[in-house]
Amino acid sequence: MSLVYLEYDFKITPLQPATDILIAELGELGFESFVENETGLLAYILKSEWKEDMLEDLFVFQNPNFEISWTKKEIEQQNWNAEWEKNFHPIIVGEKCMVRAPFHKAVDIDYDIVIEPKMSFGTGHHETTHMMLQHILDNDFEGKSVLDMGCGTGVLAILAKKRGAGDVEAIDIDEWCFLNTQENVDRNHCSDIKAYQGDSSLLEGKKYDIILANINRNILLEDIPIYANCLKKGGALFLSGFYLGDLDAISSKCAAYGLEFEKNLEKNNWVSAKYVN
Ligand SMILES: C[S@@+](CC[C@H](N)C(=O)[O-])C[C@H]1O[C@@H](n2cnc3c(N)ncnc32)[C@H](O)[C@@H]1O
Repeated sequence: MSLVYLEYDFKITPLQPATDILIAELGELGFESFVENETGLLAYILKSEWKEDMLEDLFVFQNPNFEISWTKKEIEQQNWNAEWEKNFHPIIVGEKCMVRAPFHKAVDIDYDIVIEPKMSFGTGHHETTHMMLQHILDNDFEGKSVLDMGCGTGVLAILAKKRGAGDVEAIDIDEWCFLNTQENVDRNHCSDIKAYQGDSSLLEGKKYDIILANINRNILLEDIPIYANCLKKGGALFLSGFYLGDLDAISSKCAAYGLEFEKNLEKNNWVSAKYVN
């Protein structure tokens, strides 16, 4: 049986930062794929999982500086990869790491990561992924045990492994992402990364030197106590997927569970923060 998706065609004025905010907010509602174009954004969600009145509460529609209108149509599952291939350009992080597609030419760089995201998040183009990759470049991963929570394409786990990490585990609640991570770890010759489908309930009794979690504000606030419990003494927690305005709430929650704020990176109002115990 083929899946039926809704394709929303959003017309957006001005394009930025409204498009980025819309992508982030729709991602939280379960939209699975996005294609930016000259007039705005195409966004896709599984019809059976969607209630349209959820759009009304989005911040981006309430901001008087943005004008957004949309049309929608039903489509059968499409070749997401073809859409993505038209729109994906390689990105370089910290002059040391390139994230590219298999059809892009390799360059001489310390960390060359090849990703086919299909329906998963994590090409490095989004600010949050970019900053998490930057943290991985800036910190010592040699021999460390690492968890990539909400792994998407697995891009963070792959860079951690390439930076010398020991045992690396990657977890995503979404089956597509879990399968996509498995493909991408093989593609990058990091097959000893273990990928699982699930959520923080899989973490009972686990301990890691480093936890990476780029998810969203609400999931992070819920799961910080579990991450704190899974972090070895002297460990580090890197969080992203939230806005600057949420940094205090995230840091207070971390502090309540013995995790001290060390530093944060910022890009277009998005934040990625490091905590230590
Ligand atoms: C913003 S993406 C991050 C992907 C990738 N790690 C990156 O940095 O680009 C968040 C991912 O978290 C997953 N996710 C959402 N809620 C989750 C949960 N409760 N537990 C585990 N994964 C979750 C989503 O399926 C999605 O792939």
